[in-house]
Amino acid sequence: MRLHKNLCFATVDGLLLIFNEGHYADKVVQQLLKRDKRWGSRDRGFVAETTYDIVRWKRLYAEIAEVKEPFNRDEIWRMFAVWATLKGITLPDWKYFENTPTRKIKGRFDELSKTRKIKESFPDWMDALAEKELGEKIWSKEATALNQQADVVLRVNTLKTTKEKLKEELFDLDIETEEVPKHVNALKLVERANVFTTDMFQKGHFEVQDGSSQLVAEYLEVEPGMRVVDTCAGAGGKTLHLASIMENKGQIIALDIYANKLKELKRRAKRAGAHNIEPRHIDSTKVIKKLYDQADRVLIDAPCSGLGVLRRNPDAKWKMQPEFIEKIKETQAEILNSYSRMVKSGGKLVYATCSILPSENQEQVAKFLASDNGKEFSLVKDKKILSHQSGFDGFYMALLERK
Ligand SMILES: C[S@@+](CC[C@H](N)C(=O)[O-])C[C@H]1O[C@@H](n2cnc3c(N)ncnc32)[C@H](O)[C@@H]1O
Repeated sequence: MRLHKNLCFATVDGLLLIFNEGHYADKVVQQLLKRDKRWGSRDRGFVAETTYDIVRWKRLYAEIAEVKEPFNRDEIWRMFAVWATLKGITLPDWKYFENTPTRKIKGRFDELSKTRKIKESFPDWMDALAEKELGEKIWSKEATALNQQADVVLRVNTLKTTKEKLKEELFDLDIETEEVPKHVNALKLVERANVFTTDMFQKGHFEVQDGSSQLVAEYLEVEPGMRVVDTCAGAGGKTLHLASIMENKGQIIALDIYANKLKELKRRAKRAGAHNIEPRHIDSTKVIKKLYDQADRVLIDAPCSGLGVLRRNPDAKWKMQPEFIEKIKETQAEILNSYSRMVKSGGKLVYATCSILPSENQEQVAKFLASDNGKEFSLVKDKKILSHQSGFDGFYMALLERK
């Protein structure tokens, strides 16, 4: 691989914003990709992937380069040189790479790789917490998996097309996909491609949604005609899936505390041809209480640490604080306690997170089941998905039934 100056400059500019100014990596990459219209898909891929790689392995690269935060531009170039050296890329004779100690970099990599939290680049607290909750063996494998680049997975919108038809249409655009065992409506891209510009996306024939996330709506056992409440609907990833399983029949009430997310949900629902979704902004507890005992099915896709989705959101490793996880666990418990009351007698509830921590998952459910409101429920089944076992995001889902 040959390095191109303008692409490397863009990457370094982006990293300065992410590391020093606290900007979100996905937003920064989005902006960077608009920088030069002449860039082709390879150039864009280089900027995006290199930026994400250096964010992912910030700790390791910084220790090898012997630089400390806040990084100045020269120090980011040193980390860049470490990235390139470890990738086996020959460094060009630019001034930024003068005196790069290639052999020392390799030696330090071997030495530092003996310590997991440095090798896999996790903050001390996060590594210790995950090890405590998952055990050393599992966490070591999961930490490696969470540093891999995630595949692009599509969810076929069966309100508009079929998996076979979409596969063919994408193939005609040179986008090859493959089916995913046990994921009924999923197609995985064989090679990365920008699918958002395709006609099929604009017409709502598919959404980009990870394989694990696609299992959540199915877990709720919804049927056409039911009354379903999606209590933490956000921009509607799972809501749209519920609508397609329900064939647009029945009612889905989509709740969230952020009105702007529901606005985005409305836009996506229109594109997907999902007509049975009613977004309701939670602006007071009345919105919740009105729904008590009303729903056949309730989905709680709870706010969480997001430790299962670090593959696509690596800067969360550096932005998150342990206090946030403690606080979010309190919110999860409150939400479970209150929103479970929307389930009718005989109805079902799914509690899901994109976390791998038992304390946000099975332990929350166990605590709920032992509480006053929880005593009315029984656990039907649950599923713990780890990235190193599934190849998809880390997720948890539990199906409960109200007696
Ligand atoms: C995991 S995200 C939801 C993702 C969404 N279901 C999807 O599939 O695209 C959790 C959502 O919960 C919302 N949220 C946070 N606190 C909440 C609360 N107390 N009640 C309802 N929603 C809440 C957040 O705004 C966020 O959109």
